[in-house]
Parts: sequence; structure tokens; C-alpha cells
Amino acid sequence: MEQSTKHFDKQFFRSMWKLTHSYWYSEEKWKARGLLAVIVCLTLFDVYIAVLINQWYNTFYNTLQQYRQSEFLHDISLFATLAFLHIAAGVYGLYLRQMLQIAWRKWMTNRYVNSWLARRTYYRMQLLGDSTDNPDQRISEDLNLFTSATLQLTLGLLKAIVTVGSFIVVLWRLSGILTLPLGSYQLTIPGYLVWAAVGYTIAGTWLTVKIGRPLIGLNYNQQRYEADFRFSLVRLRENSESIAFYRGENQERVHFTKRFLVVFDNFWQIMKKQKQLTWFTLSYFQFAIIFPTLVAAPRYFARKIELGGLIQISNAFGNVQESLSFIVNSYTDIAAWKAVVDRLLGFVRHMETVQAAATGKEKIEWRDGQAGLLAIKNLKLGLPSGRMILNNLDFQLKEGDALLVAGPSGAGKSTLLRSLAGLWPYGEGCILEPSGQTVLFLPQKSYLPLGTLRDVLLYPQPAGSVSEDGIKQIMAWCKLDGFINKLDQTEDWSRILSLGEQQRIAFARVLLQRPQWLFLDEATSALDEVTEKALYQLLQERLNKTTIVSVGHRDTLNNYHKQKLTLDGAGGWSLSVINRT
Ligand SMILES: Nc1ncnc2c1ncn2[C@@H]1O[C@H](COP(=O)(O)OP(=O)(O)OP(=O)(O)O)[C@@H](O)[C@H]1O
Repeated sequence: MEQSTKHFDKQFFRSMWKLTHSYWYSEEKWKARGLLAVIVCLTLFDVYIAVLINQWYNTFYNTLQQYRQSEFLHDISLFATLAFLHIAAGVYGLYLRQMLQIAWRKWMTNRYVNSWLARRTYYRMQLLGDSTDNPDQRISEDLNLFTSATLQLTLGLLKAIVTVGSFIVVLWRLSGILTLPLGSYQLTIPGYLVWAAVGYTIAGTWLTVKIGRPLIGLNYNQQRYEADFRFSLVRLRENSESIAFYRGENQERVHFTKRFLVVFDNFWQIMKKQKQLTWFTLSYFQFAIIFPTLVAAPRYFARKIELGGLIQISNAFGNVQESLSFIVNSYTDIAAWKAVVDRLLGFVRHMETVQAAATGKEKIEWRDGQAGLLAIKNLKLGLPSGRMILNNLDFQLKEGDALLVAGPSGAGKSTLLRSLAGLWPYGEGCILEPSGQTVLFLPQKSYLPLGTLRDVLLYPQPAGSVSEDGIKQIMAWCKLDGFINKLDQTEDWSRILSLGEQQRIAFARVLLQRPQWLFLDEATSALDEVTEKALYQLLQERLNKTTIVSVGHRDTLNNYHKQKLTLDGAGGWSLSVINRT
């Protein structure tokens, strides 16, 4: 499993840059940069308004203290204007930030989905270990969190820096010089309010980081445990019938309880840490309300500043402190954000490893050969454990051939088909594929997508690619006449159709797509022998030039093939001609 790295080290920032920069240099870069520039301007404008409001405090409270009624309404209207500008900047700042966020998320989602689907990465990632748990969560939730949190944190940081800069100047001006008697000496501290604010915040930040650090790992794990728990529930839904037949509810309950217990335990740890952190942060913020007044009180009672000045100091102090303690405020956000970044980086790395393996380092070589010829040269197939299941397989198939692959269960028949489809990476040798010809693989249980029966039949071709009459004719040939009037009905067909009906659907797909090379992995295992015969005869009549390679256990299959490849599961194989009686 990919672990959350504990620190923000150089490597993390390098990877982070890799994750982030692609969007800002993409084809959408000008739109993205333009939007970001407007948001930054609005943020700076908002800080400027905050400075004007801070000055307004001074004027307004002095007006009150000195009972200057004539200026009261003017001050109020000035406040209304400033407040309106502050609100407008806030509203549009958020609106545009969300606009940028969704555009960025859309772009990244497209990119991740494309990369996940490219070169069957989704399949190979599963095959090549489990270092990425729940890729669906990475694409749906993590990309969302990543884009929103990155913008929120970056813009928050910018605003914090500019606010600190502006209000430190204000505080410095209001501070004057503090003189402390130290024995016979006098200690003079210029801008002492600034030092007080900085000291207070640094102490708070340091303590928060110390208390809150374990939350990074805990949050990372929480997301993963939640996804694992959800996944186990989804599996029950997907396999409900099988589980119901086995009466496996108790076992499932034990399994759910076990997975949920992990969620529960981890959440307890988060709660305990969060409690400590909340004790600290709430106390810290409560004390921050009174702290500036305490610090500025000596100057007020020495009559060096008026009430307006005191309130202004308190407000400026609050702004500095709030911005400086940006890390304090958003420590848990930063922890969650770091966990998201780590997970995304893990996902990207895993995809890259799988794709690099697919393009470079693999020892099985898939090459385009001659049209009408499939040549397998010295093919060795192994398992991830290193066990050899097929040794030096060498044979050729020509257009129109029909080969039956047989052997005991677990001998490696499906694995051979996977290797011919380019899905199995463990092994070495060379496969010369028939150049420029259409190939179709039928697994034992075909995938039925969600949608109408027509979509299911045509998959993966789009609807409309075959005429209505053509579809109906082929359905009738495959003994699917009973479903003709349901062609446009949307159902969860994999739940409704029997396994045999699903296998007939798969044959109908073959006849609709008319591949030149057809590989069938126990594709008639759920059918009676009469139907099996009818379907193979249909292939021989309608697709007489198509080369057929079938994997199966039944003797009846001998009738539809010319050659037989028998695997013994220990690496050995033999090729023979089938003599039909
Ligand atoms: N992803 C995998 N990881 C590890 N081992 C695997 C994987 N897929 C298959 N195997 C192993 O490879 C061996 C061959 O499996 P395969 O499915 O090719 O056998 P088969 O001859 O088609 O069996 P059957 O007739 O029962 O369908 C089996 O021992 C199986 O456990």
C-alpha cells in the first residue's frame, strides 16, 4: 500500500509540482491563468478594503467618544460602502474560484480517466499488485478535494501574506515605543505590538503543529478505510444472488463488521487527537480576543491613544494574528490536503509504472505480423509467483483455422488467451499478431454494460452501427427471439439474463461484429449441447473465413475444431489434429 509520507520534503514538492503544473501549461492555460489573475486581484482588493475598514474603526470610535453626532451618519454611510465592496469581493472571489476549480477538476478528471483506460492500465494495475487501493475514489473524490483544497490553501496563503504585510505596517505605526524598566536600565521596544502579535502566533502555530501532526496519517487512513468499507458493500450488491444462494449473510456480516471496525477505530483516534487540538485552538482564539487590548492598554491609559486607536489596534492585531495563524486555522485542511496529494501521487506513480512496463520492460513481445497469420514463437508463460505454466509454445494459425485449447483446470488455458490479447505480462517470447485484422475475445462471462438491450448487444460499438433488421435477424439465429421486443428497454441486464442467455448475447455480438479472429474462453459452458452445436454451426456458416480459437472442457467441442492444443499445467503442451468420427 502507498503510505503517506510524513514530511513536506523536497521530493514531495517536486512531485506536487508535477501533479499541479500540467493544467497551468495545458491547452486551457490562458483561460485558467486569466481567471486566477482576476481572483488574485479580487483578493488583493479585499485586503485593501480591510485596511480601509481598519482606519474607519479609528475614526468611528473617536466620533462616538467625542459625541460628534454630525459625523456619525457620514461614518455609517462610509462603512456601508466599504462593507458592500467587501461583500462583493467575497462573493465574486468565491464564485470565480469555484469556476476555476470545476474547470481544473474537469480537465484533470479527463486526463486521469484517459490514462487509466489507456493501454488497459485499469486491468494491469489490478494484476500488478495492489499499491493503489480504490482508483475510483482517486478519480471521483480525490481530484475534487485536490483542486478545491489547492486553490483554497494557495489563495488563503496569498491573502494571509498580504494581510500580514499591510497590517504589520498599521500596527507598527500605532505601536509607538514601549519602555520597560529593567533595574537601572530602560528597555525600549519599537513596534512592540507587532512583536506581540508575531510571538503570540508563532507560539500558537508551533503548538498546533505539534499537537495536530498525527492527524495527517490518520486522515489519510480514514479515507482509505471508508473506501474499503464502501467497496465491500458494493461487492455484496454486485454478487447478491450468489451470496443469497450460499446463505452467506453471516459471513458477509462478519466481513462488514471487521471492515467497519477499522473505520471506527481510526475515527476514534481522529476524535481523540481532534479533541486535544480543539481544546487548544478554541482557547487560543478566545484568548486572542482579549490579548491585543491587554497589550495596548498601557498606551491607552497613558492617554497616548484614544478609544478609536485602541479599537483599531485590536482590529489590526486580529487581522495580523488571524492571517499569521493561517496554518493554525487550516492545519487540519493542510493535513487532509497532504493525504489527498499523497494518494494521487501514488495513483499516478502506479499508472506510470504499469504503463512503462507495458511499453518497455516486458519480455513478451507483441508485434504486428502478416495479415491472415498468428504466429507464436517460444512463448513462456509464468505466474506472478514465478511458477512456470507454459514452456516454449511454438505454433502458427492461419485464416479459417479452428483450434481447441484443452487441458485440466488451472493448466493455463485462459492465461494463454490473456497473453494473446496482450493482457498477461508475465512471461517471454514473441507473438506476431495478424496485421490490420479485427480480433474479438469472448470471456466466459461477458460484460453487459448498463443501458438498453440494444446497447448491450452492440457493445462496444455505438448504437446505430447495425441496421434494425440485421440485429433482429441475428437475435433470432442466437435463439434470442423472446427479447426482440425488449431491445429498447433499459435494465440491469446482467442481473436479469441467465448465464446461458448472456452467452447467447455474446455470440450475437460476434455475428454483429464479424471479427476475422475469434477467441472464445469457455463461451458455451452454460449452454446445452444442442444450443452449443447450433451456435458453432452458425459461426461456421456465417463467418467461414474467421479463425476460431476456443478454450473448453467438453468433448463435443472437438466437432467444431480442426486442431487441439493440450496444456498439462506444468509447462508441457502438445498439438494434434482432431479426427472427427
Ligand atoms: N492474476 C493472477 N494472479 C496469480 N495467479 C493467477 C492469476 N490469474 C490466474 N492465475 C493462476 O494461473 C493459473 C492458470 O489459470 P487459468 O485461468 O489460465 O487456468 P485455466 O486452465 O483456464 O483453468 P480453468 O479450466 O479452471 O478455467 C491458475 O493456477 C491460476 O490460479
